[in-house]
Amino acid sequence: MWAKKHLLYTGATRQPFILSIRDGSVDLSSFKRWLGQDYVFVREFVPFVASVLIKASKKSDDGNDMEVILGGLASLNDEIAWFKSEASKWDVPLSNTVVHKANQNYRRFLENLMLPEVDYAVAITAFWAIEAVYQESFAHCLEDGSKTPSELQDTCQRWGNEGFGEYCRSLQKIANRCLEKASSDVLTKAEVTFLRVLEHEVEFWNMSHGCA
Ligand SMILES: Cc1ncc(CNC=O)c(N)n1
Repeated sequence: MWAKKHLLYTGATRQPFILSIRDGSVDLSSFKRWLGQDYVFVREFVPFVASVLIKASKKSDDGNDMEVILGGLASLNDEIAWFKSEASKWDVPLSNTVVHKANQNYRRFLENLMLPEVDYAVAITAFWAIEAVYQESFAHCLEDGSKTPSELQDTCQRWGNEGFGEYCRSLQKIANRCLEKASSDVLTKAEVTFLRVLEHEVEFWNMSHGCA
């Protein structure tokens, strides 16, 4: 299981689309496709994060969880504004976007995780994994030796910056604390959910990169 997780995690954070940004060979039409689709995704991600906040307010025994999740929601507010300005810069129309299959599947997955019967430990694990994949992927494009085009630096900074890394570590701590106390049934569900997140992230990158 660990080997599979590791393999998938590397697959999700070192996917060809990300590697093409890092080595400067990225096809700008792929980038634009990603931008339009990710805006749609993020608008669905907000209610998911709100559902995690509700679970935290009911289940969490640690006063700090709410602040961390609320901080995530606040930064999504900035992020939506950023998507709008970035899209106008790149001439990507945001209304009437045809939502790709991979995006639809991912959104359906999030909708299921919003259900009240989904355990807080499972939901927060998914939340952490979703954020961590972006953090690790884009931070990779900012490392020494990367040849990320200057016009994509801002995108990579958005998720690859140190503050976002710190936020992901806070989410990881919350998830770990919940999983330590979880029943084996919940633990299994959290593991499966984690793997599903990685699969959806890979499919999302593939959709951006390919011509599907
Ligand atoms: C497909 C996907 N996964 C994760 C993120 C990062 N979270 C919020 O922005 C994202 N924007 N898009």
